[in-house]
Amino acid sequence: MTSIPPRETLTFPPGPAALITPYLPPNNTNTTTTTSSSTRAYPYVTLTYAHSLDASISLGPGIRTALSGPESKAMTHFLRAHHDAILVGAGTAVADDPGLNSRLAAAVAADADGGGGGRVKQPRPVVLDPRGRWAVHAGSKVVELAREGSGLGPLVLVDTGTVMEEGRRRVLEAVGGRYIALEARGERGRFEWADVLSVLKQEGLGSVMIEGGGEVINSLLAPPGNAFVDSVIVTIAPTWLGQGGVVVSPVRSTGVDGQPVAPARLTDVTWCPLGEDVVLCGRILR
Ligand SMILES: NC(=O)c1ccc[n+]([C@@H]2O[C@H](COP(=O)([O-])OP(=O)(O)OC[C@H]3O[C@@H](n4cnc5c(N)ncnc54)[C@H](O)[C@@H]3O)[C@@H](O)[C@H]2O)c1
Ligand SMILES: Nc1nc(=O)c(N)c(NC[C@H](O)[C@H](O)[C@H](O)COP(=O)(O)O)[nH]1
Repeated sequence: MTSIPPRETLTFPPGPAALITPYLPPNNTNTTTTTSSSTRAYPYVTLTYAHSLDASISLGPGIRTALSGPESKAMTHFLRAHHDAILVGAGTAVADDPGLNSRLAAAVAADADGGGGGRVKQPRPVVLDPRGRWAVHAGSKVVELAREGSGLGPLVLVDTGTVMEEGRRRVLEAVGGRYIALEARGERGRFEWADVLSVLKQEGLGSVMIEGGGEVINSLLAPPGNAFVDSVIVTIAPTWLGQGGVVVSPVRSTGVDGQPVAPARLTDVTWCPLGEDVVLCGRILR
């Protein structure tokens, strides 16, 4: 029998955790003892990502780029452990081969004891992949982690008209994930956010942490997507990535007077230095 090497575990100190906690889903919907989010029409949505001083989240489309330092990386895993689901677009799944689990020590401990006792559990990975671009296979990191019990099998949302290969379907189902067909009735063959969030709600997921990438983030920072966002947590890394990066810059709309309207502004803001990074938490001003 092959033994699985121990994975890195992370800890997030109580001081910064106390600053971030007000922006988490109410009563931490991802514990085994609460049902607080059951009356909401949609899951609680936390939009979170890391960007450079020139607002890039990666050096270019398809290039995995580490921006977070160790302290803010631990914060990301703290966030993951406090949400029911973690969502990325197909571009991120293809570029990063992400694990989409929490390596927070408490989440790892919960895996080991079956997640009992009201402690945090692993988030359910969700990938938006209307055209079936993500060639998930047995060696995909998220699948490996689910197989070894360090994460959950992903739900992959595909357009109703997309026929998925049987091999990929089996890979997902073997680890408790699956394809979910959803009509991509938005512009350019995209899902409407209301539809995506309704599916997650039907799956019993009361909160979702949305990590990216560029297209997903930009569509959630401008109307109509921003109406679904409950909190925003941005890690700002002290570096510039230069021209050609994947930039966070949502589209502007035009007001009735023909003048440009800024897409969004944060309110109820907290700044939290973490190592060499700074983390900005806020809520979209309505
Ligand atoms: N720094 C960070 O925090 C961070 C986080 C995530 C990704 N990234 C980086 O971002 C880059 C990828 O960004 P991107 O913009 O190419 O990819 P993305 O992850 O936003 O994926 C875009 C794809 O996702 C799907 N998609 C997105 N919104 C959808 C919707 N509403 N309905 C249906 N499908 C939808 C489509 O297939 C689309 O082509 C990579 O380089 C990755 O490393 C960085
Ligand atoms: N917070 C954050 N800091 C970064 O520097 C960075 N590159 C990402 N990127 C988010 C994106 O969702 C990645 O795909 C996952 O971070 C992959 O990492 P995992 O294998 O899941 O740990 N996120």
